[in-house]
Order: sequence, then C-alpha cells, then structure tokens
Amino acid sequence: MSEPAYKRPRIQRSPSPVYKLDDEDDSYEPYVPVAQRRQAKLAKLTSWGANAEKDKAKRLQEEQEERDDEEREEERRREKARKERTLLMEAQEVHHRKATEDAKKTAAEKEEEADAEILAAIAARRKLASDLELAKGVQYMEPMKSSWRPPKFVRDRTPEENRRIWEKHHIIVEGEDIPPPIDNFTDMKVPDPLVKFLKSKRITKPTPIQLQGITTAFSGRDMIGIAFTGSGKTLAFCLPLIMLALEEEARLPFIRGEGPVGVILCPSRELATQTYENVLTWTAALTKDGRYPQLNTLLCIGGISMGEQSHVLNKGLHIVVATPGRLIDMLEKKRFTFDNCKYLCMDEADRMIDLGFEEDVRNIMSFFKRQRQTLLFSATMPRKIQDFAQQSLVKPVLVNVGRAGAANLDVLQVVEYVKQEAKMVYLLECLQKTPPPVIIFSENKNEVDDIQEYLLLKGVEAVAIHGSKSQEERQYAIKSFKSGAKDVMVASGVASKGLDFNDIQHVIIFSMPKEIEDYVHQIGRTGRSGKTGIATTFVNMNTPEQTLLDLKYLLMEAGQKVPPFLQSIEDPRAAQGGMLKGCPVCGGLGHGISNCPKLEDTQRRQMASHRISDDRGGY
Ligand SMILES: Nc1ncnc2c1ncn2[C@@H]1O[C@H](COP(=O)(O)OP(=O)(O)OP(=O)(O)O)[C@@H](O)[C@H]1O
Repeated sequence: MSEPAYKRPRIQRSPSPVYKLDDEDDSYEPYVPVAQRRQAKLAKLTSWGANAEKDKAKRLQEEQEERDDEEREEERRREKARKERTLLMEAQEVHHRKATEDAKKTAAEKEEEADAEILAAIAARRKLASDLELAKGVQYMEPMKSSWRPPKFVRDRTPEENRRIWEKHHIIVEGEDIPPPIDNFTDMKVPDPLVKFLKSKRITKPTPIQLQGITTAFSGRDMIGIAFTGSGKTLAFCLPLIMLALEEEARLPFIRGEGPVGVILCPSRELATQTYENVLTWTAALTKDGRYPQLNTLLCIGGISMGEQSHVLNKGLHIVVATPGRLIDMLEKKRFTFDNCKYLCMDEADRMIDLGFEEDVRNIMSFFKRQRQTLLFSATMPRKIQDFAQQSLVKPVLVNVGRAGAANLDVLQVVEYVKQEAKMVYLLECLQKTPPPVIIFSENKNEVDDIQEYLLLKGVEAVAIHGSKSQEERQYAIKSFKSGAKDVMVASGVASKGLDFNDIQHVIIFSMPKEIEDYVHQIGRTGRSGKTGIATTFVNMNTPEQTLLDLKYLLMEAGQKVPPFLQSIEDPRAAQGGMLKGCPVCGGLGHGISNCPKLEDTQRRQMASHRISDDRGGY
C-alpha cells in the first residue's frame, strides 16, 4: 500500500518593488543656455529656408521633365499613328475634300476644270527637239543672227506707228522685240528681178501675213504664222529661205555634197510638189536676171524616183522641199546632210505635228548639227499646238491674221440639208451653180470613186484623187485639173491642205468632215488671193450634231447665213452657262475639249498605233 502525497504549504509574499534608474526618465531635458538656444534656432531656420529653395527647384525640374516625357510620348504616339495611316485613308480624305469642293462648283466650272486636266495631260508631251538636244539638255536662248536690217525709215518708226500698221491689217503679234512690219517688197530689200516677177503675177503688195511674216523671218526669228487659207503664206516662208540661200551662195559658192541651207516640210506630196514648183519659178526669176547665182532645189517626196534629180544632188544643194518619210530616208542614206542647214519650215504645221508626224519631225531635227531658225505656218493652229510649239522655239514671234481656224471671209458658205439617197442627183444640180473649175470633197475614198464614176457617166469631165491612187494617177489628176483640161476634181479631204488651184469657183463638200478644221481647209480652196468663191456643204441626219454645232458657230463668226435646221441646234454648254470658247485641241467653236472629235480620233489612232500612210509622206 502507498503513502498519501504530501502537499507543501506556500508562503504568500508581497510583490517585489520595481526600481527605476534616474537617467531612464523620458521627461528629462538637459539645460541649454538661452543664447545657445537662440543661435541654434537661427541656424535651424536658415538651413530650412535654403532647403525649401532647393526642393522647389527640384520639384520644378521634375515637373518639367515629366512634361517633356509626356510630350515625347505624345509625339511617339502621333508618329505611330501617322505610320499606321494608310494611303487609302489619305486618298479617301482627298476624295472627300474634293467632293465637298466640287459640290460648290457650277457645271461649267467643272467642265472647264476637266478640260484643263486633259489639256495638261496633252501638254506633257516631249518637247519638239532632237533626241540628242533633249538628252544633252541643249537649249538655245538667242534667235539666229541675221545680216538683214530694215531700212532706216522703218527703224526710225515709233512703236505706236508699228501698232497702227498691225491694227490696219488686223495682225496680232506676240513675242519679244518684234521686227517691224513693211508693206512693200522693195522696202523689204527683196531683189529687184524677183519684185518685178511677182508684179508680173499680180503680186504687187504684201498680204498681211507677208508684211509681218517676211520681216520676222528675214530677221532670223523663230515664228508661228497663222493666216487664212489663200492668204499667201507660201511666199512668206519661201522668200526668206531663198534670200538666205542667196547670201550663203554669195559668201562661198556651194559645191557637190554641200547644203542644203534650209528645208521646207509639207504633210502631202502634192503640197510639197506645189511649193517646190513655186520655189523653182522664184529662183529662176532671179537667175534669169544674170546678177544672181543659180540656186538648186530638191523635191524629196515618196512615190517618185530620186534618180531623176541626181543632177541636183551632183551640185551644191540650197533648198529641199520634202515630205517627212522620204526626207528621213535620204538623210539616213546620207544622200545629203543637215550639217549646214539653218532653216526649217513646216507648212500646215498643225497637221505636221498632229497627224502622226511628230516623231518624224523629232527624227528630222536630230540631223541638224546646230541651231536652226524654225518656222511654223498654217491656217488652223489650235491653242494646244501653239503652246506645244512655243516651248520648242527660241524667242518665237507669233504672227496671227484673224482667229486661227476661222474661215476665209471671201468664201460664201452655203449649207444645205440633203438626204443621203438624194445627194448624187442633187450634186448634178449643184454643179450648175457656177462655171468650172469645181472641187468636190468626200471623206471616203470609195465615195470619191463613186462620185467620179457617176459624173463621168453623166458626161462631166472629172478626175479623182485620194490616198489609194498611184502617184502617177495623183499627178495626172492634179495636172489635168490645174491646166483646165478637166472641169471637176473629186478629192478625199486630205487633198485639201494647201493646194492652190487657179480660180476655183465652187467647192462642194459632199460629206461634211468630222473635224471643223478640215472643213476650213476644204472651203479654202476657193476665195483665194482676194477673189471670192462659193462653198456648198451637204449635211443630213448622218452628220454628227457636234459637227453641225461647230459649223453653226463658224458660219456665225464669218457673218454667213445660218439655215434654220442649224439654228435649231442647241448648245448644251450654253444651258450650263459660262463662256463658250473654242476647243483648244481643234479650234472648233461648238464643243469643249472633253468631247473633241479630233482628240478622240488621235487617241484611237494612237491606240491602234498605225500610221496614216505607208510612206509617211503621202496622205
Ligand atoms: N501678195 C500677194 N498678192 C496677191 N496674190 C498673192 C500674194 N501672195 C500670194 N498670192 C497668191 O495667192 C494664192 C494663195 O497663196 P498661198 O497658196 O501661198 O496661200 P496659203 O495662205 O498658203 O493658203 P493655204 O492655207 O490654203 O495653204 C497664190 O496663188 C499666190 O500666188
């Protein structure tokens, strides 16, 4: 058995006291003397002020840095956004802006703008200069030098006196240092035998284009000459070349292989032949006198054998009259060179540049070794061609007699509505209006043949000419018509440019050409050199309304009678308001550039990229 546990008794004691040491008392503050305390406070205050300044500056700096950071960040964001913006978005914006602006414009303003855009696109063509000159950036700044001086009394004239002469002859001149007009061949210093010869041909006084054009060309200036059909442009550009050739020959006679001094380019073989014959007569008149040397002229056209003219090539050569294709051929074969050629004239220049000859002209220019005097002449020269040509000429002078593309006022224009099926029969009746010679124009080669056949059947002495005829047939037609052996010549429109037949009484336009310029050239075969003539034009349902509108305006401009069916044709542009200006591409008054038939035709031709003629010098 176990013993019970013993519980020891506990003694209750009071808790032991907690002792604290003196220095552990919180409230204890050592004693600091007053002076020392004041100094300490002062020091504290001073140091606090300086720190506050520092803090403030620091804070400001930090704030500035923060702002800079934010700006940089914003710029980064903007840059990123800019990069992310697609071209499409920009295009949309431009489009939107344009749409808003367009909404504010009138229809006329919109059309004007569209026209300007098309014109700018056309104007962006390469300058008319040789490839070499373009590549080398050769640009002539000063006109060619000339030894010709106007007589003293002309030099002494005041500008006001010159202006009065221009006004009197309805001549508009543009350009720098315009040479003075002279209204007398002798005062122009044209050699006496030539003046006498011209007189014998009833050419006694210069026509307006001659009195300004000849002095301009004599002065060595590049020029654009615009004047009515039959107003004597041929003499205006041939005479200066003849004078230049005389001067060169007198200085040092030409021997074989030398020359030519100048070249005249024409768009058709017939026109080149006619100009060549003119040059031959004028140079022969000089030589006949015995005081002047013989000048040699070469006709350079397709369809003829150049062998026949080898006698000319065997001598020094002064003047070449050419169509572009054959000229390029001769230059490439080095039958002659343009090393000393100083004069380049283009007759019917608007056609030369427009009718697919532009590249040929550039090619021809590449054969020139130095600066030349360039002259462009035509009865029709739309603004577009003038502007284009101006950039290629050196300080050009523009000599303009009447509106470019206006009809000759000496032609009485009659427009008749004739049904298609009635045309042939009515033609016979129409032929009775005047005595021969008469020219009938048709746009279509087959129609030309049909008309000739019909007339022959009816006993009318008629010849026909168009681009598909052989050179012999073409020459025969021209010769027999010119000599008076044949009364009527039926021709395709292309035969119209520049041909000068004696006293054509009546021009009948069997089918109205689409381009009003062609009409102007066709009616211009009559009413030449101051005489009057009649032009009868057949129109009907097949004639495009726009062509009729061009015709209407042309008749109005020339003060001619406008038949009721033409009067009733409304101009859609008139309804839109705005100025009715001539089309800058073709000069037609009845339409704008956006619906110009000539431009359409050019574009179609360019797309088909085929040439007008196989020999480049024919029609
Ligand atoms: N000063 C003049 N006085 C009278 N007749 C002239 C004069 N000058 C030229 N002629 C004659 O006028 C006719 C027409 O001249 P030319 O063929 O040079 O005209 P054009 O202006 O070239 O016409 P187109 O634009 O149709 O080619 C010619 O028969 C020419 O002999």
